Amino acid sequence: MGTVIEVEHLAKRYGDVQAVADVSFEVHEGEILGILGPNGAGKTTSVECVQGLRAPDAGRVDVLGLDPTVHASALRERIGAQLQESSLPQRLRVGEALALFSSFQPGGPPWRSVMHDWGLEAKEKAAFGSLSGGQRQRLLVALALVNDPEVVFLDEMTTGLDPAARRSTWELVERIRARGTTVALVTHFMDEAERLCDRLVVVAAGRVVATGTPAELVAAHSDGVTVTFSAGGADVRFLEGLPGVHRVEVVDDRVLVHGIPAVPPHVGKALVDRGITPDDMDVERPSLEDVYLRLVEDGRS
Ligand SMILES: Nc1ncnc2c1ncn2[C@@H]1O[C@H](COP(=O)(O)OP(=O)(O)OP(=O)(O)O)[C@@H](O)[C@H]1O
Repeated sequence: MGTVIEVEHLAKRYGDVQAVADVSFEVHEGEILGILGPNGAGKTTSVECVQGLRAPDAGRVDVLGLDPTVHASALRERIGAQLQESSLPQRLRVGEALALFSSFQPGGPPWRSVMHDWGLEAKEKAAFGSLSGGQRQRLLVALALVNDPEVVFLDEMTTGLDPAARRSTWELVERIRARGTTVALVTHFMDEAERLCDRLVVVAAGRVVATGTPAELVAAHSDGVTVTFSAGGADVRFLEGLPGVHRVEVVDDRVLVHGIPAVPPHVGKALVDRGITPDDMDVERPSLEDVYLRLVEDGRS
């Protein structure tokens, strides 16, 4: 799989604010890369540098083999970017917006087919301001795709949407990837990152603090799992000797076995072998959110 975006040691300052201190990441062809980080971490600034909308102070950016600081207009023909809602006039009609955007960016599919693809035909004559949140998102995604881009940048696209509209927006993103378009997605939502993204880059205070698939991040940056059960007063100290067990605690007759992710089957077998068969065994695994919060906290200090 090729690399479509390479960012190396990107830095960008606005006056006294070091918005991006040292950001490096890659985006592979055909993947959905999620960029996560708290408010002010430097995500938007990084993505704007990648798109050629801002000039970095330092570092190297390569997008589809082009340097965005030199080839911004050539790049614009090959990438798509989701606009902010506030950038469209409320009275602009859906059909007008699509016709206008595709006239600026010739070479893509006919705008009516984009309108059809994204289920906006019934709204062709509707003003942007009259659309629901989900319909607006759909239009903004469609507008980002009128030039049939190879890479599309989406920024906080589900903020303020109801659960059903969020899910249908996720389906839109999956459809974009299914067409072969690479997606770079800035998000604050862990469920969105987990559900949609092949890989994640976590940014805190202008630096990348972790990169990997959601599962890799959880495995690499957590203490592992905790197996809990009631032992009815049985002596369970033998569990301390099992492979991968870090610690065994008994709290109010409830046993807590902390260890690596592969510990639960060993605990189950060892208990059964000794005739202990608790019927309330649970395994608690840290969530992506737990790991993210820890990474971001460490990244700030
Ligand atoms: N045009 C600008 N002029 C001055 N400072 C800016 C400008 N744009 C961003 N900043 C500052 O740079 C830092 C990084 O902002 P940026 O928007 O890149 O972060 P972000 O991670 O996208 O945040 P959010 O999640 O809140 O959108 C912040 O401290 C912000 O106030």
